[in-house]
Amino acid sequence: MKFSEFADILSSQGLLPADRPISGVSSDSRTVEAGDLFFALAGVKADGASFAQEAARRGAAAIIARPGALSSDPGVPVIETDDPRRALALCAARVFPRQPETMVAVTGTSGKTSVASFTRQIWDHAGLPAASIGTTGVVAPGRDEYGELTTPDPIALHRLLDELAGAGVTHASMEASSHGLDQRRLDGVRLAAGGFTNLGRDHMDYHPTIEEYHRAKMRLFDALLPKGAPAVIFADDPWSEPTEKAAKAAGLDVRTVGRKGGFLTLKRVEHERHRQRAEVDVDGVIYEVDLPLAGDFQVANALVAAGLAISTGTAAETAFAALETLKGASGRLELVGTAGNGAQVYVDYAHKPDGLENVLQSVRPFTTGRVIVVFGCGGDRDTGKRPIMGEIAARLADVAIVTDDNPRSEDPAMIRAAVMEAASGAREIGDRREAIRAAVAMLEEGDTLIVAGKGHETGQEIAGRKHHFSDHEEVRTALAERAG
Ligand SMILES: CC(=O)N[C@H]1[C@@H](OP(=O)(O)OP(=O)(O)OC[C@H]2O[C@@H](n3ccc(=O)[nH]c3=O)[C@H](O)[C@@H]2O)O[C@H](CO)[C@@H](O)[C@@H]1O[C@H](C)C(=O)N[C@@H](C)C(=O)N[C@H](CCC(=O)O)C(=O)O
Repeated sequence: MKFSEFADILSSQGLLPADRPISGVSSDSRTVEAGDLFFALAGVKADGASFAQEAARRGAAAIIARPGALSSDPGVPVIETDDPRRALALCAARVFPRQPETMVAVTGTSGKTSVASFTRQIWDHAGLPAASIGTTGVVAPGRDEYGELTTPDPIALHRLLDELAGAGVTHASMEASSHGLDQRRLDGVRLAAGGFTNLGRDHMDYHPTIEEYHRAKMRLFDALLPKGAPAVIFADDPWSEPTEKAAKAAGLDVRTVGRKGGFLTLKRVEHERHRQRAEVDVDGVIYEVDLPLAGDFQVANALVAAGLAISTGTAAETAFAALETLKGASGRLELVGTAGNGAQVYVDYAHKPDGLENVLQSVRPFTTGRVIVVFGCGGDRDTGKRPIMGEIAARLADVAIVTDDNPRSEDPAMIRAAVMEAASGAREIGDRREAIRAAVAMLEEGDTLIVAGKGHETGQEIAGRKHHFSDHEEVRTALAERAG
């Protein structure tokens, strides 16, 4: 006997409110509307179960909660499940049922935003109505909007996918953050393929160990992709082996890309300052690709994007032709200006050890003068990465200026002190605007300045309040002041 049989008997006799109309889903008691299903989620700051009464008062039709989570009877039916977050995402997919026909998601510590953007650009080039969803927001035909999260909350995500499909978008690429995967935000999304870029230290405030961080990322492969779906994995990363293993164990069609890649094999690459020339072997056919992007790491991102597009039906020829027209995602080693003496200033989103290391290493061969970096670390996030980033900047830059990133609720001076501890010889200028000004003012011929950490962002969060702040604007103003 199964529970569903009894549920059928009871609902057919009106003893179970199975025919009760449901108007929507909600996980926030403050915005519950009459007829909503309320999902009581155990969070980092609060437990949604303690808001069940409030949700019921606002008209919730039923509460979905972990077994035993509610301390009192909310007066409406309660459904218990071990995983209310997954239940929320799957029910959101029912409320917002339309999705683009072909969707891919990419995970990894760095490169997700570029891969999602490049995949969309390849589809654009192939004449397909395509969207990308991630850290820099939503980009689709006639739409370019900023978003708060890398992987949106499940209700927002399913509403968005439904809108995009309704507007005729057939292809979508999205970023799968480890938070998003762990919190089931992507559950219910019908993915055709998944990608993996690399793994490095990040979010150690959320994931207890790097192995658990990797495990969270692997949910993309073993919980979200259907068996047999392509898993496009960058093969030259130290974490590619366990990733391939996880993808194989999940029954996926593993397609590796890179020097060690068997699907797209990188035969040769020549790095130039603002372009990368690569030779890629696909089943014995050699494609010459002239990638118009700064940063040697973009070759890996471009290969993962091409792998995803080819694996979901785009011809290799079209994909490689599209790579030659790529535009870098906003704030990814983006050349923002040049001083009168030719010194170049880039803005980059690098806010974690691997990212900072990659960006500093990739400009070194093309810098005849000094590499100068302005950077900081965010508050209320992984504190362990602060000295690590300090050490990287001191080792790889000739001049390191430690400044504020988004201190959030933390004391900015304490964050800087933790970075400075390992950044021997670095200068400390707390005010980010002043730090950028000082760096631009010291530029000599042949220097390269990297303003790292905020990339595309247009706000700085200090003492819990967001102020307008743009590294792009500050760099341009400082260059103009210097020129004037
Ligand atoms: C730390 C974290 O990941 N928090 C996420 C988490 O929130 P939470 O469940 O912990 O929220 P909570 O405040 O503890 O509340 C628990 C529950 O009680 C509910 N509640 C709360 C108060 C109330 O009066 N009534 C009520 O019902 C809340 O709506 C929530 O459902 O689940 C929420 C729903 O999915 C997310 O919006 C929220 O992301 C916050 C905003 C966030 O800043 N997350 C960042 C860290 C994040 O996810 N970043 C990743 C990766 C970025 C990167 O790679 O660098 C991203 O994908 O963006």
